[in-house]
Amino acid sequence: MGGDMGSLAGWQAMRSFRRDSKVTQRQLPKGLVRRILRFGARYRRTLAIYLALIVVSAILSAVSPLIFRAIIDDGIARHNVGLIVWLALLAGVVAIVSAGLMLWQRYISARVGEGLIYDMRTKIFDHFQSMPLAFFSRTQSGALISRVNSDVLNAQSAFTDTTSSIVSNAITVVITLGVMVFLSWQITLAALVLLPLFIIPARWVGRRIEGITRESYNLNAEMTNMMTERFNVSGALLVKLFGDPRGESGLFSGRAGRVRDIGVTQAMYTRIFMVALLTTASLATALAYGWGGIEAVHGVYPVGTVVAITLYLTRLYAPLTALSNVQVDIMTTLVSFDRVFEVLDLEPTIVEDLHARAIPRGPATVEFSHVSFRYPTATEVSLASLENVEHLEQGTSPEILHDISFVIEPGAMVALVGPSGAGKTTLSHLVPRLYDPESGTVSINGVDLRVATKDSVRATVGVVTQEAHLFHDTLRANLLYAKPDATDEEIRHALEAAQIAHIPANLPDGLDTVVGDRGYRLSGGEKQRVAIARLLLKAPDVVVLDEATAHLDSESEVALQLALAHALSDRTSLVIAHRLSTIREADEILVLDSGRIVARGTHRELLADGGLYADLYHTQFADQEQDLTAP
Ligand SMILES: Nc1ncnc2c1ncn2[C@@H]1O[C@H](COP(=O)(O)OP(=O)(O)OP(=O)(O)O)[C@@H](O)[C@H]1O
Repeated sequence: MGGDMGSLAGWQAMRSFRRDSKVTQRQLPKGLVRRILRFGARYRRTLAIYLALIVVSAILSAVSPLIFRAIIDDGIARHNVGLIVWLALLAGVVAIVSAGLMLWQRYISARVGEGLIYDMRTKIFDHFQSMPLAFFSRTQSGALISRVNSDVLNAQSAFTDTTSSIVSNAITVVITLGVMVFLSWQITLAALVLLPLFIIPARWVGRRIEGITRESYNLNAEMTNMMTERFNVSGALLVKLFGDPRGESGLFSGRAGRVRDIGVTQAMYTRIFMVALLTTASLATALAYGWGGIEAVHGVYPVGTVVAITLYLTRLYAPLTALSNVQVDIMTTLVSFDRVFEVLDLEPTIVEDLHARAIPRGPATVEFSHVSFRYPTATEVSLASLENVEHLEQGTSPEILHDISFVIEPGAMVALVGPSGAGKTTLSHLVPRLYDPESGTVSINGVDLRVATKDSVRATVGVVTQEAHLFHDTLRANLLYAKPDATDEEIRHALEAAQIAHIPANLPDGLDTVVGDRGYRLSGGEKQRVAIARLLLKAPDVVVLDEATAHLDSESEVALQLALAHALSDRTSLVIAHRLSTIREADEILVLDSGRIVARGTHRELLADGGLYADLYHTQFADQEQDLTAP
């Protein structure tokens, strides 16, 4: 039992020595500790029980050597068989109670630990969901996922492990040293002299282990990156077309080989550490037996006392070693929590106003009034640690839209045209409030989007993007994403209107076929029509459409146009137009150039005016003229 506790503490010490000691140089925000305590406040009672259990276990494990001492000195030496039996039974009971306490302790620590993980995960997930689109376009998704996964785990394990190991080690050391000094302060002192002999080399080995552990993390991360980049369709294609298989293989085997070598070195260092720990404890035991034995022969100490001291010695070294590195443990915990808190502290820039009101449903007027816009800077929406950079780029971002004003009357269609980079997509993103304007207002039915409820914006505005994204899920689930309570009848109607009523019949499991990137591949045109069906189910009053640029065959083209006609009919719409048929039908065309509206009017008016629109018409749209006039 004592040996088990000793080796457990030995492993804890080992793990602690592997941690990055550089954390101790980190500057941490004020009040972090108080915040962690507040975060864990829900578990205050459970934690109190947990700490009490640790104390009781430590005391119990300190009792058994005293019992053995009594067996030897009072039982064996005085031939008192009855006492021996009683004390042996007592030692057995102590062992069983300790075992029970250990299980109970683990149960509680697991409950607190898993509870903390749950709290932090759900908090971060919800928080990320409330972040604006700008946040996702800046940060790496891998970095976000690792915040939800590994940082949370690190924070939790550092929290429960560190608290329990500090408390139990400190108590063990205090009790053990106390009893040892009481038994013989001379032998205790002599045994402690050996401690620095171990701690100093242990620190040296610890630093080595820390270094190679970090290197192996980096190498593993590089290997993972290399694989994720190559083991997908586009990466694999690039390698097949341009890559040199021998070079690729060499690169990979180089890294894997270094990981292998590091693994061997790491194993040896770890073993050296543990062996040194055990050897020092054994040497101290030998010393205690040697000196204590002589003293016992001379009658200075009873034999039992000498035995008890040596038993205590074995359980002293590992906790002392662990405590010698406690500063790194505490800092690791604080830093992990800091990483969790720093993402929770990111302010969502698009929030619902306290007095937000719903946009009235029904035929909608969309109005842009003197809207200027610039994309948020990195410092406004993101964190350096989420973008894998040391410092976020400073400075302001350029203004992309300048003084944009226009009105779309209920049921009307406004088309946006303009050269690439003019700001069409940016402008269209302001309608569903993916961003807020820098100045001016965007309003629907007279409600400024800044004071509209988020739910009503989501319900009022429907968007069909160029690249329709489908989740890796069934066709039905993808459609229901827009309206979870839609009936089969409604789904059928939507599919019909979107001109894809035939698709489920051609799929192996009908509506329940998994589609999306890894599922059944729909063609680009079909995908966009699924997106239109999704939009039709949602039945928004305002539609924002980014027309596909891809040229479809004439049959799909007709189907798409029919689907769009359904989607747009009687709805107010803003369309980034790439098709001649669309701009011809538009009630008004806005010509955008470098973020300004440079001309507006109908197709005929604008064409007659000449200028940028006429140029665009000749470069982008004129060649579609034959398609349209063709029978
Ligand atoms: N997330 C972003 N952060 C910062 N700048 C951006 C972002 N997205 C676009 N921009 C910039 O805004 C400007 C307008 O881009 P936008 O995509 O709106 O143009 P566009 O007219 O839709 O072009 P295209 O027809 O090529 O899609 C460009 O200069 C672009 O670099």
